Amino acid sequence: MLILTNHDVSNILLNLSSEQVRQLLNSLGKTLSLYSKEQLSNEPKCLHQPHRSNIVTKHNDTTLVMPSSDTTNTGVKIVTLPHNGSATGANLVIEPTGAVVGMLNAAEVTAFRTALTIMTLFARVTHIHKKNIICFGSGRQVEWHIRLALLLAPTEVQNIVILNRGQSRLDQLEKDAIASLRTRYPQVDFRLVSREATPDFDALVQLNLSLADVVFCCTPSTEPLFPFRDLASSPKPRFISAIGSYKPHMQEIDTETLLSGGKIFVDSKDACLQESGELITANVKPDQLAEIGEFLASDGSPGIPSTGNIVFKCVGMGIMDLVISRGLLDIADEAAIGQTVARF
Ligand SMILES: NC(=O)C1=CN([C@@H]2O[C@H](COP(=O)(O)OP(=O)(O)OC[C@H]3O[C@@H](n4cnc5c(N)ncnc54)[C@H](OP(=O)(O)O)[C@@H]3O)[C@@H](O)[C@H]2O)C=CC1
Repeated sequence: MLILTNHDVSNILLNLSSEQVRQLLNSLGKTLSLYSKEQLSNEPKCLHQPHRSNIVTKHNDTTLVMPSSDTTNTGVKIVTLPHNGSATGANLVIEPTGAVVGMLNAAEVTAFRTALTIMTLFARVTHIHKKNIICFGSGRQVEWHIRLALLLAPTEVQNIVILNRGQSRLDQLEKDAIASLRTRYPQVDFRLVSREATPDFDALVQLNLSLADVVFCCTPSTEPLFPFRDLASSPKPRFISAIGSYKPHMQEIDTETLLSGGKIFVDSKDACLQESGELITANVKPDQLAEIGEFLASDGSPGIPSTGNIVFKCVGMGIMDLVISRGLLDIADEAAIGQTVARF
């Protein structure tokens, strides 16, 4: 069995070829389709989703325990979401026999699999330009949204604006990731702007939202990051995703933005109706939602409007960690990355 540290996982993820990313995207899409198919069927369910246990730790952080299975691989993710900082924990993958395939540090996998889930739709939306991207946040999630958008739409993206409350995390992001992306994608203009260091921040947000084709929201905000009127002042079809708010009291986009497309795309209807502050605030009903797995299974246009905004809300499921963890363990095995230990 293989043990992958966070360093090993980052090493693999940062060196993925476009082809490998597309393979992982396909595997993720197939698994999400399987999940959605099961939700619609009356047959007994084999995928144990989107169940999760929330444990409040003695430091008042949340530890999530997320079991999942695609019936070939079974896994469990145990991860703590600290008040400040990225998710930390481990993903375990076992075979149908019970043999352990491996264990991975979950931090980077979590950010990657969430961004990749957003990309399952981003990559298929053709009526929306991808020239101007605006991101809210400055953590691992933002970094992976940007990396994957550039990998999947390298000739379309021209401007990326990253907006954050504080300056220090932006400085870190510039140093850790954006500096090398500037060299790798010289045609792309990257701007990192914080509220803390920018006196006219709100005006700048307004201007960039009016230009934006794509809006990635990646913060645990408890109130909308921008008002819908900032988008409405310059109407055009946009791709808007929100992955940061994962509890009922959290909200990254307001109700008007949420409802500004046709149906709202979600990773899981059940999970989003229970957990997404945006959906709960807007009192959204199941028939206003389109599950991404249903759309991907149809492999084409049904369910996707050819005009207007595409809004995608994702709260995350263990099945995403499982399929990506298995894929990464296979890549690691082939590339002799990680530590092999005897199965117990
Ligand atoms: N949907 C899913 O499947 C998953 C979602 N998540 C969630 O995604 C979000 C981003 O994750 P990650 O990048 O790892 O997180 P980080 O903690 O690394 O980054 C969070 C970012 O959000 C900003 N932020 C924090 N609070 C607020 C607020 N109240 N208003 C506006 N901005 C705020 C922080 O700004 P500053 O630098 O100023 O502090 C920081 O830039 C988190 O909420 C996380 O829980 C995580 C895993 C999976």
